[in-house]
Amino acid sequence: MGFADEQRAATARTWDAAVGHRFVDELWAGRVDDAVLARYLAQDALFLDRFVALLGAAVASADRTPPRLAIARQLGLVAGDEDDYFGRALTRLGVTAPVDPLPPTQGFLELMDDARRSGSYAEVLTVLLVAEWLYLDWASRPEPSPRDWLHAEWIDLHRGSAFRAWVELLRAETDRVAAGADDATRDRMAAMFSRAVDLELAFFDAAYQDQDQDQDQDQDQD
Ligand SMILES: Cc1ncc(C[n+]2csc(CCO)c2C)c(N)n1
Repeated sequence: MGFADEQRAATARTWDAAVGHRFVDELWAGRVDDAVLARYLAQDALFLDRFVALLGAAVASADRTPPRLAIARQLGLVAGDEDDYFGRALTRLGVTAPVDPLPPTQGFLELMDDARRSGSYAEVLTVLLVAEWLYLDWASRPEPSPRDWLHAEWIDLHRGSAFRAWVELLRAETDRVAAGADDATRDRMAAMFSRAVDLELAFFDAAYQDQDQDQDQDQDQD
């Protein structure tokens, strides 16, 4: 088993909880509440900005030309199609002003900053891999698409042969780099992998936490 599959197995409980999250069920059923989707997408817009920066770090730190070019092409796609969906979705949901990051978003921003500042291709790849692979996983259910473009397009952005090939590239690169890395680097990669999986689950949870109510009632209960 390669490094990526090992880490996927080591984090299986949290990974599966994220992939099977209520948000994913409701998205597939076309029944996610507009307020929940608005909260999620407003946070994801913050996430996406830093993700593009992280892709830039991968372009800069890749140790071979073919993956550097593949990552650069993906960077262009994310800056195009995905940004277009965000614009239309946030407009329809009435989200106009930028929001402050909730704790899981803040955690992700810090994780992406840590990986980017390390300048280590191994660490950058690991964070990219989790973010893309976990999304491919939940978006590849063999179920009919929801009817509303707001839900269907968010699924379609994370599935299909091109997206699968991109995740395969990240996985192959992660396995290759881990195989040639020293133990300390591999340990840092494993720590980043599990931190990222925890944050993916928390990110979905946060979409269901109404901040106004939380402030009155249950600050920091967990
Ligand atoms: C919290 C969170 N984690 C992962 C992704 C997935 N993702 C981030 S950018 C991108 C575009 C394709 O490269 C994809 C699929 C997300 N959107 N939000």
